[in-house]
Amino acid sequence: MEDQRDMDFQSCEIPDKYSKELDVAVRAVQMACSLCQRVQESIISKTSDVVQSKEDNSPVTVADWSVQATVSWLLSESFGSENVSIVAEEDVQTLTKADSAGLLEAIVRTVNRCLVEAPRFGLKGPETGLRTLDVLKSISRCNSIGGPSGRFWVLDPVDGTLGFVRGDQYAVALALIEDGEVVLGVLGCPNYPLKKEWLSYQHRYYRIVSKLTSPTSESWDKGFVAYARKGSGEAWTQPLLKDDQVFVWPNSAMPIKVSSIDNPALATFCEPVEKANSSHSFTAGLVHGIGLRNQPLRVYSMVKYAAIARGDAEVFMKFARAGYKEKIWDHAAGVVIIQEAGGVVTDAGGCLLDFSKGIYLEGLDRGIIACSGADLHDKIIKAVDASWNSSSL
Ligand SMILES: Nc1ncnc2c1ncn2[C@@H]1O[C@H](COP(=O)(O)OS(=O)(=O)O)[C@@H](OP(=O)(O)O)[C@H]1O
Ligand SMILES: [Mg+2]
Ligand SMILES: [Mg+2]
Ligand SMILES: [Mg+2]
Repeated sequence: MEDQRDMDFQSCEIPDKYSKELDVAVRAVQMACSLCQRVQESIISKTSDVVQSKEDNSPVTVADWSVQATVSWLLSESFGSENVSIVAEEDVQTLTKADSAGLLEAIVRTVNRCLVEAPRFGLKGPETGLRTLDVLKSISRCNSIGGPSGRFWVLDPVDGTLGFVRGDQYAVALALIEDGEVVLGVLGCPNYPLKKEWLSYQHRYYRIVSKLTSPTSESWDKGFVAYARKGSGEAWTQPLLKDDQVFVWPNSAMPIKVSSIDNPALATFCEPVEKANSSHSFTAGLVHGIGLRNQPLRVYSMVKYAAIARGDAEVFMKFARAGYKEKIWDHAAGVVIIQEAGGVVTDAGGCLLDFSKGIYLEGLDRGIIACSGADLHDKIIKAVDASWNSSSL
């Protein structure tokens, strides 16, 4: 009898593992989404100059640094800074240059504007506003380099920054890795439209929606936070918290599942918008060979992972140019959410992505293939093999 109770307790314990981490991560991503929405509105209305260029010419904004500072601060506050190790995309180099005072001021303002709302999201905020030094510390504390052992968070504060500055799709991605395995993933997708057909309205999305509807109408509703815990067999989305609401877990969460379509002729395939990030010509050849008939859905950011997880598309492929090394923060959260929603994510050799080798997905074979089901996935892997040698990648 005693043994049976022990066993019941143990089997109950497994699903609850990481529940505090998930709870805090979802609330922190909810807050980050609301921060991003405010900054994106100010970019679109051009009331401020918040976009900078990084050394590789990719964009970075007040939102990227502000989300990194905010999430880092919230995680440290919730779990104790000595217990929190974070791998994240941004650093403070640009911000400490003499001509960055205005930018840094905007970031401190944005972070404090966000943290003051922490109690509404059920988290503790700072007693007084963070000072510039506190904000810089929070950003630069995200200096973990990952690896095979122990526990660390992985944060892409704004994924798809190009989409973000263009008023289009972007994501906030937070994952927890333990001993090389992604154990939970949270993906905030603030512009994900209520009607999936609108996902393909690149650039024009805001303008189209605002012309068709008033901001108070139901169809203006957009955005969610998706999340999953490894091994739970469940993935969820919950709506973004509105300005007048108080967060109550699980905030009207709904389970999500991948699509059941396994006929390539009916499947929708998504890929990055920029040709520089993934070869459109290689995938065009593949798509033809497999019999995928629908036009590719080109969407910025890890929103593509969310689209597969919630059954709005069936395939996501990314084939970066030779020599480009994929970073773990661009994939960790999305991979676990698709897997728990019932999908399959591997490299082009059929191996699981390896998150245990530091900040890069070392050893990645050619590209990334995410599918709603094993049959489609198998067909694509075979087609990649068949056409790889004749490609120029
Ligand atoms: N050359 C190259 N090749 C492949 N990937 C690259 C490359 N350069 C950047 N990146 C990373 O791509 C992230 C954006 O990926 P997306 O799928 O959103 O691409 S796209 O913007 O839709 O084209 C983007 O993430 P963010 O920087 O967070 O936006 C980068 O990490
Ligand atoms: Mg990214
Ligand atoms: Mg980013
Ligand atoms: Mg970037």
